[in-house]
Amino acid sequence: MASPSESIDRSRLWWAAIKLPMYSVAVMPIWLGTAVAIAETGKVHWWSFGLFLTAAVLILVWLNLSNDVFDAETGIDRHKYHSVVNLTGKKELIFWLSNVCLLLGLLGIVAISWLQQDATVLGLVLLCCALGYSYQGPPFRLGYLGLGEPICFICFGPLAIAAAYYSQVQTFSPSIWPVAILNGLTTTLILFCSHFHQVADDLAAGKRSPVVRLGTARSAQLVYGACGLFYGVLLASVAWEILPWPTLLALSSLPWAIYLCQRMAQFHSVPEQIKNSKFIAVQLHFWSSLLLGVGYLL
Ligand SMILES: C/C(=C\COP(=O)(O)OP(=O)(O)O)CCC[C@H](C)CCC[C@H](C)CCCC(C)C
Ligand SMILES: O=C(O)C1=CC(=O)c2ccccc2C1=O
Repeated sequence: MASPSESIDRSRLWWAAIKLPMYSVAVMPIWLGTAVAIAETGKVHWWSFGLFLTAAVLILVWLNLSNDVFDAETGIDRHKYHSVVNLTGKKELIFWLSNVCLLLGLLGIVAISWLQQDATVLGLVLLCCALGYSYQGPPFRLGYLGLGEPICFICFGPLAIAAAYYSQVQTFSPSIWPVAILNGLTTTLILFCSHFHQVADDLAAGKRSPVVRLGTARSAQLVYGACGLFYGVLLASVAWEILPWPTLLALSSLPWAIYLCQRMAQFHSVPEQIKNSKFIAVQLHFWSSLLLGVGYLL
């Protein structure tokens, strides 16, 4: 029988494996695309909203479970004790569980397309899933070449937000671009920050993440650049009246950006100190995207 301290350690590992806060990356594009649609039409299709939210969460479960399966195959996760595959020792089972989540998620999207009698949303989400697979699955494993960040930006920015907007109004509009760029930027920052503490394991497994390529010091400067770009795009879009002025509420996320930049600058090469930095980036993403949407609705 496991001792009390062993079971506390195990529940900590399971909590780290589930990564609950990370699921805001699935929720926010749907929230933002829907908020822009409501601001423009004054209407909301609750069925589409609910189905899309549920589907996006299921697709993210697939992405994360299958990531653990594929990373177990390359050996890159051998020190990742909170990998679901390492915790259960059941790679096959996790693989099939991940596929069931993908299937259920896609069924939700099929239901939206059926309600709309239009396959556009399904096409956009299938493209996201194909790109998500190419990030981690064989034979592509584009993340190992350092291509995860552009893929992440395209999927969680323009593609997901266009799909969410289309699921409400059944048309496209250039008005989604600022929120697509802003949400894409902060989601990509999460992925970028997740690489800092993994440099040694990534190098050993031949994964050339952007942080491996640039080195941790220059990568930490890039975090400042990305945050500067985020607030620059926000201010410029409001100044040019592309975004409504209440979206300036998103400036309230600034303390998280400052905290993230300072922590990365100070500890970029100390894995133990920055292993949770991606969750600081998650806070920045959550508050900025939530408040951008609120700003649209005010
Ligand atoms: C699984 C992801 C990152 C984990 O990467 P890594 O292997 O370095 O981390 P571990 O240390 O935890 O093993 C995220 C990858 C994101 C990917 C580039 C793009 C995914 C696109 C999604 C399918 C889009 C879903 C959109 C939805 C809202 C409809
Ligand atoms: O586990 C992770 O590091 C990430 C999981 C995930 O689903 C995600 C989604 C979008 C951007 C980054 C990330 C991760 O970093």
